[in-house]
Amino acid sequence: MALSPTRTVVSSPGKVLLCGGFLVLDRAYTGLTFGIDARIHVVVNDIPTAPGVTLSEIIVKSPQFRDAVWEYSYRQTEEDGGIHLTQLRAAASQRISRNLFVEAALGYVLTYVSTIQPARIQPASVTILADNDYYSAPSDIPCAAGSSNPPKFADFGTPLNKTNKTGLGSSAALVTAFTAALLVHYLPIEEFSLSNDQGKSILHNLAQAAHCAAQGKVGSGFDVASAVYGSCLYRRFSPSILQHHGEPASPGFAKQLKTLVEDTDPKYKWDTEIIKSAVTVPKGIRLVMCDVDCGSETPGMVKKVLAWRSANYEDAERIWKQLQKHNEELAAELVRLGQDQDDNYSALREIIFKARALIREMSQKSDVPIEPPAQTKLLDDCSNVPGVIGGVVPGAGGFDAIALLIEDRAEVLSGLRDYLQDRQADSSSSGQQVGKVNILGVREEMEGVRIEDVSMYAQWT
Ligand SMILES: Nc1ncnc2c1ncn2[C@@H]1O[C@H](COP(=O)(O)OP(=O)(O)O)[C@@H](O)[C@H]1O
Ligand SMILES: C[C@@](O)(CCOP(=O)(O)OP(=O)(O)O)CC(=O)O
Repeated sequence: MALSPTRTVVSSPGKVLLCGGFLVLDRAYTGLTFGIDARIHVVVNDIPTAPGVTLSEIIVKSPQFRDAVWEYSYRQTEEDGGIHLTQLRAAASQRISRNLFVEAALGYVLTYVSTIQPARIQPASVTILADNDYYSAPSDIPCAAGSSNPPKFADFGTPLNKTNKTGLGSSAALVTAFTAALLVHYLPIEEFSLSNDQGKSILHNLAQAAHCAAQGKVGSGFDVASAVYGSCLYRRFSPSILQHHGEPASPGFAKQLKTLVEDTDPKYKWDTEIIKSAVTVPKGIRLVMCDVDCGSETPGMVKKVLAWRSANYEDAERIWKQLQKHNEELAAELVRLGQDQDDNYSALREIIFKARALIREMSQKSDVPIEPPAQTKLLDDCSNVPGVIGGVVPGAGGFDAIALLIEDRAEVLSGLRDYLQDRQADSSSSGQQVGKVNILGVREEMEGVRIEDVSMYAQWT
């Protein structure tokens, strides 16, 4: 008899790093990261087995995409290596397609659970459901029956790797929700709960480790932090923390992972700082994300910016320090506006302007298109739409997206939409680099990971 509930659903938000791109890679600086209301939901169901039948299988599906089923058998390894996964073929004729993020999250979370209660790992079926805004929808996406809108979880009709992402942090939200859902599903509430700080910290550490292993590099981790804690001021953990454990299934991995996740190694203590009270979007303002129809490669940009920084330490330090000051001012002004219930946004506008000038200096000096001229024009023009306070290139910048702060009124959004529609005609005739710009249906959200009502997901699993 399974002791855990038979079905668990957990969701995590996507992210937008409003300010602190590149700076946040260094612990001396911070990033202002917003959770957004596009979430990735993970549903876990027990797979019932007949008495006497032993099955050690986990099936993971992402039904919005073609060929998105990953089946694994699991077994406890010797020499404390934790849980070893073997990916299975759904049919003998099928090729195995790996999903590195699912694989890492599953291997790490099952190993952690096995250090607490190995017997509780029972066969399960896991369904991943992503809010539609994570991916650019094809124009012919089928509508929900009897409605003119696409369903809550659209069928994209293509394999995952052929679908364009909108840059909201799908892998971090996925790894976090996936890890949380399995922790909640397998562990008794006395051992793990998302409603206390200790549970959130275990989830954060485990999800950072799995995400970093899947990515094959240590980023700042702001995306995983947002997926766990929602909007916050973020100071990264020391990278060395994630560089001292072995590979999954290697001897001693289970103990190393438990020590890492529970933060019991005095030599490598987690030093992440999450300050939720430093971040707010006051009533009367909202965040708008616009997807720009061309992309940039974050890892290449990071390498080049950091190389310029090490070669030009003094100049870079001046820009980094000044930008950090403006970023702190921006966070403080948002908090002040909320506290004073003030609707005079001129100081906020000014701070955004000053921060952008430094981002352009960083961009020009490092020769990396963080805020390239075409994005400068787009941001300037959007900032002139009545009710738009200002905007930035979020995260690493480039041609991926812009993030705007606007007055939260329907006419401001429709004015912006009209401007962007007209501008599309302009841009194609004048041959500018920035193509079609779409307003995404997302806004900021303060809350991070959360348990969802299972009854809402019946039709999707
Ligand atoms: N809906 C989904 N179902 C399964 N895996 C997903 C889903 N969305 C994202 N992923 C995983 O995340 C990867 C994309 O991660 P990445 O390229 O880092 O994009 P992002 O910037 O959105 O995190 C995919 O290759 C896949 O492994
Ligand atoms: C440069 C960065 O500081 C911010 C990058 O933020 P993005 O939101 O651009 O990230 P991707 O989703 O990976 O494209 C790198 C980091 O902090 O890891």
